[in-house]
Amino acid sequence: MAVQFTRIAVKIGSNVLARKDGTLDVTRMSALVDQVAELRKAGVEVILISSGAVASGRSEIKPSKKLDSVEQRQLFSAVGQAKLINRYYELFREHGIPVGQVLTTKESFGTRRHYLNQRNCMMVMLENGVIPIVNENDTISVTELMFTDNDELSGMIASMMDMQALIILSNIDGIYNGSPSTLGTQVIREVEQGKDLSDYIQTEKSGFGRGGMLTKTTIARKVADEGITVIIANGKKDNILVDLLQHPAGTVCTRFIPAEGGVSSVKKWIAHSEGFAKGELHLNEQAVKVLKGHKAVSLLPVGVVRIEGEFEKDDIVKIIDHRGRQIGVGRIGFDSAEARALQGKHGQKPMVHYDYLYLD
Ligand SMILES: Nc1ncnc2c1ncn2[C@@H]1O[C@H](COP(=O)(O)OP(=O)(O)O)[C@@H](O)[C@H]1O
Ligand SMILES: N[C@@H](CCC(=O)OP(=O)(O)O)C(=O)O
Repeated sequence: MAVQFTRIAVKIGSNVLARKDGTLDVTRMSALVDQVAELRKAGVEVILISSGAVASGRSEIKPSKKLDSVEQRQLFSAVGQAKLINRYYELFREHGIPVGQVLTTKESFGTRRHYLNQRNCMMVMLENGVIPIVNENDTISVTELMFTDNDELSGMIASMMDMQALIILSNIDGIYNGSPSTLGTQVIREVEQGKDLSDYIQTEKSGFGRGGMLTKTTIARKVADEGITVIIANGKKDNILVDLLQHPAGTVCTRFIPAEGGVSSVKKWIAHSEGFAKGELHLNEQAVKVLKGHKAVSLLPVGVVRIEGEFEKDDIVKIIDHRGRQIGVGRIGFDSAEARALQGKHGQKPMVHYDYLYLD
């Protein structure tokens, strides 16, 4: 079988795996596992990011008293994740393919060391023929440091693992150019770089999903900007994964065209680290102009007019333009006291070196 990609991350949304009544759709799961097995035989390396813990736990347990939303999520995911991974394990075993569970939190992407630990873990799994099945650790990720949803997690994984493509499977054929339920709207087949889709996206979500189409679009754009093809397709359709790789032109989906030329590993980490920023560097107009120009340049202290927050050397900071808009993120070369002492000065070492600067 000739396939378009040989390293892919596949995100399976809650709605693909849950039936209308909230129970786990084992037939669908089994069909997806068969397809992954077929791709593996054709030499494709696969990482799965699978939602469905909360949805599959919900139908399993009837709480003895009324629970708040956090408690519900903790209880259902604790039970549901066990059920989910057990199913995957059994289904993949029929194909002789070992799988491993990776549960993570947003915080685990916060420091470079943790990031590399996770990366190494999944590398060694792949090298040994084990398919990583990733999900957020919903039992402990309950505060503001949660992923927006598993779309965000899948983007971080695809980026971290240098995948060629990220396939986001939902219960819809792709992004429609209007409300999907309105007659006459169609799937947008290709999204070029820089194309704004916000007018098309409705805030509605499907029954069990968390983030909706808006997070899918934001994440897809960011990941495609790093050189990775992103595809949004319908996981409920028979043979969808194999068709996407084998017959890309004839299979309905939304495809985000990737930027040319790769982005370094450390820049990819920085690009997805905005949530961990400890401070802000406010720039003057000239510095913004230079950074946005065609040449690769570092951010020098002379262009910084104000510094917010307390941070250590090597922490992540947001880069803010002269109009107060965020234009990127970077890893700072000084702690906040040193940085404040240097701001506005000529002839100093970069505040953010080009290698550690990611502009939107
Ligand atoms: N323009 C659009 N095109 C397609 N789907 C849209 C659009 N606007 C909103 N949606 C909604 O987004 C849903 C998919 O997102 P989500 O519920 O998060 O699914 P998942 O559980 O697969 O992550 C669709 O079922 C649809 O209701
Ligand atoms: N970690 C959660 C996933 C929630 C989530 O983001 O769902 P989805 O919007 O379907 O990707 C679970 O397994 O239930």
